[in-house]
Amino acid sequence: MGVVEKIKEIEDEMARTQKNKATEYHLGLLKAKLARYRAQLLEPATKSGGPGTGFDVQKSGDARVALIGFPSVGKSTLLSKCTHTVSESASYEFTTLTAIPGVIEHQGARIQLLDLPGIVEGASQGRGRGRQVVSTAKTADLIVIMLDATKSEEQRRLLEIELDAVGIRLNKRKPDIVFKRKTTGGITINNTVKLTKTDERTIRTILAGYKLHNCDVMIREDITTDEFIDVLIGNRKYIPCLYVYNKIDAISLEQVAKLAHEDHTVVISCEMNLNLDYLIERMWDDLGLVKVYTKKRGAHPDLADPVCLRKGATVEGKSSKFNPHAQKVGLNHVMQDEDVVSIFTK
Ligand SMILES: Nc1nc2c(ncn2[C@@H]2O[C@H](COP(=O)(O)OP(=O)(O)OP(=O)(O)O)[C@@H](O)[C@H]2O)c(=O)[nH]1
Ligand SMILES: [K+]
Ligand SMILES: [Mg+2]
Repeated sequence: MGVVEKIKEIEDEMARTQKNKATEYHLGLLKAKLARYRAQLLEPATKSGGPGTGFDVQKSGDARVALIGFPSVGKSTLLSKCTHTVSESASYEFTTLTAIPGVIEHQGARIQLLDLPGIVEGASQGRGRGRQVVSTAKTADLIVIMLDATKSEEQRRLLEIELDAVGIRLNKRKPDIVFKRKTTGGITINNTVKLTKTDERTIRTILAGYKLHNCDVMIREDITTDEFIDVLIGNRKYIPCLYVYNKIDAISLEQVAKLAHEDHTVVISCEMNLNLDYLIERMWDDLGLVKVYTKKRGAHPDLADPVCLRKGATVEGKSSKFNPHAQKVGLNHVMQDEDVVSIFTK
């Protein structure tokens, strides 16, 4: 039996199994198995690539944004509107057959926007070009899930399932679990908070499923079984995501208002040029970019030419936050937006 069939079998069994206290650890075991098979499916057998690798487009600029969506939601139209690159758009599905990079210039930052082929349900299992598309999504600093505002709400969940299946976790941070392998001593599990969504028995079952008999586990938040498996497997990607509903020109104002109120969501119309500047602002925010001006000693900073950094970047310099009297800070100073820095060497 191939891996795909095995996965199907486990998924069927999980669907048949009622969720309750008695079946909890059996389901945990099935989940762990499922994750293992999916990993097998996704990591190409040969190092030289195969369907598990993304498109061969060089990363460029300060950050990469990948456009993920079903066919004909308007991904290419968006690229053509926001960048100087033209990507063919048409009313038939699968117009775009490869990755097309464009550059958004905003506040001194160069953001690479990647137009990608549309994906269909089952993309992560290797249907069509889907595997390549979802693998490329893994390389992004921000994923834009583009949706057609005129279509059903279901599309959003289906896309999330495809990305989840390749190990992408959207708008989540890595669960606070410390996991240490040992050679002897058995398994020690400690938690600093009460666990309400999983329990020690389930965790032990999963560890046994991975043939891990000696390790220390420290759990510092109220995790689910899935989150535990994620940390155990270790190659998950935690990527911010913006849900972008396009074609709002074709729905009622009431519907627009409803969509616009959802979390991590922006509503736009590429055709009518509605809200595109706001979308770019939101991308900038979610990428956590900050712009920093550099200046030579005794000179004014060049405000036309900021340097872009990711939030959390540190450098020795002066922070505008401490104005009016600029201050000398250490190398570990976390850069704030609009900081002005000069580097002093001894
Ligand atoms: N009504 C409306 N139509 C739009 C809008 N944006 C794009 N379209 C239309 O939607 C169709 C598909 O646009 P594309 O840009 O080719 O969509 P895509 O997502 O790149 O499609 P694939 O590459 O095939 O996956 C085209 O006929 C566009 O003119 C919009 O804001 N409103
Ligand atoms: K299209
Ligand atoms: Mg396209």
